[in-house]
Amino acid sequence: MKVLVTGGMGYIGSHSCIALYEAGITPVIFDNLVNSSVKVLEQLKKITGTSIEFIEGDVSDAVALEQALRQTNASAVLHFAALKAVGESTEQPLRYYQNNVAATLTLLEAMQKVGVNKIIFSSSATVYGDPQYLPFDEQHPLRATSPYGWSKIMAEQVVNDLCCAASDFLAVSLRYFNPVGAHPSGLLGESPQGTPNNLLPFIAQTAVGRRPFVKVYGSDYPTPDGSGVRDYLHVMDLAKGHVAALLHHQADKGFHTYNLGTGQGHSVLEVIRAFSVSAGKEIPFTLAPRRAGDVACYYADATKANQLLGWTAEHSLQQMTDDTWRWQSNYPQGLEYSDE
Ligand SMILES: NC(=O)c1ccc[n+]([C@@H]2O[C@H](COP(=O)([O-])OP(=O)(O)OC[C@H]3O[C@@H](n4cnc5c(N)ncnc54)[C@H](O)[C@@H]3O)[C@@H](O)[C@H]2O)c1
Ligand SMILES: O=c1ccn([C@@H]2O[C@H](COP(=O)(O)OP(=O)(O)O[C@H]3O[C@H](CO)[C@H](O)[C@H](O)[C@H]3O)[C@@H](O)[C@H]2O)c(=O)[nH]1
Repeated sequence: MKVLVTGGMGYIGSHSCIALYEAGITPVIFDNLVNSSVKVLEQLKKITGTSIEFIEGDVSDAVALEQALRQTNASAVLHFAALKAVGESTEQPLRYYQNNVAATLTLLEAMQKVGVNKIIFSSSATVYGDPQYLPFDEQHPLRATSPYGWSKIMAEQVVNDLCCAASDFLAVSLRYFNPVGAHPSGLLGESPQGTPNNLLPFIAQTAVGRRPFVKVYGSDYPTPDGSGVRDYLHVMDLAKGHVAALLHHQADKGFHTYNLGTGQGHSVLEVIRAFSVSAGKEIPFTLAPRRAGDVACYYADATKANQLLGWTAEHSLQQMTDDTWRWQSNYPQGLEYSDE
């Protein structure tokens, strides 16, 4: 089986290419490199021992997409390509809707034209907004708190509507909780451009000496230690969730949603402690005011994925921080600036 992986050079897409390859599925990457480096390909080759095919292109480009789908004879698309910075999305909403919603329409049209009728879509727990109850299950009402979040809700709706209209179309929307960690080889991980927005890359860059300290956003939340709680899951577990979704949904049609998380929450202070153990040093941090738009706590009910896909997140928080540290200490500046 061959699949087209949009955004396959990015953090989650590249790790998913490894899981696909290991499952005997051939990934072909389609990416415009807006938030990734071509060096990812060399790392993928070192890990898998094979050259993964790469097509440089933009998901907004219908012609390039149709050509890629025809040329590769893909039987499904894993659609990771998106912009993902929540804060930036509030400043540039149109860019986010264009890239995350309009480009998804272009992709779906190209798939229909070429006769590819299966998509695995990268969604996010951010679609649930402020918790009305916890843990979040897939029935929790959807309400985003940023244009990024709305772009995921809108794209899910578009895909859902297409499944209602086209009886031969299959879509699986995977709602990721907080993906962290790196490939255990230490050869591939997350290398954000500029100042990281997310907690783990910030801690990792602090541990490696690129930043003086971590700001803990909020110490007065109604959580056991006052800092925010999230459901962190290892990126390789997440990657395997895509394989499970692809293999489970073969002959059926329609729109399916799954939460991918561990079902367990960890606080910011717990994550910093686990990272200190991994790095064998104290991580300097300071308590800071709450970050605008953050909620105190959320975590997944992943029962549906456990039962229907046979998928469970297997890595502990300590494994997540160990793997992040291995990657960050091998490549302190990320791949972009490495000479290897
Ligand atoms: N990382 C997270 O915390 C998280 C959480 C929930 C959901 N997601 C979703 O998972 C997906 C992957 O996220 P990631 O963390 O790997 O992000 P990433 O930025 O590392 O990867 C996205 C990739 O898509 C590419 N891309 C973006 N727009 C494109 C376009 N128009 N055409 C072609 N390529 C394009 C980028 O160059 C990049 O390689 C995204 O859809 C994101 O919204 C991420
Ligand atoms: O420097 C930092 C960065 C983050 N945090 C805290 O760490 C926790 C996690 O924050 P992240 O920014 O890593 O992740 P979020 O939960 O805010 O959001 C992430 O996960 C969501 C899915 O659950 C969405 O996909 C979203 O796009 C993605 O950024 C929060 O309590 C946050 O306040 C800090 O204390 N200091």
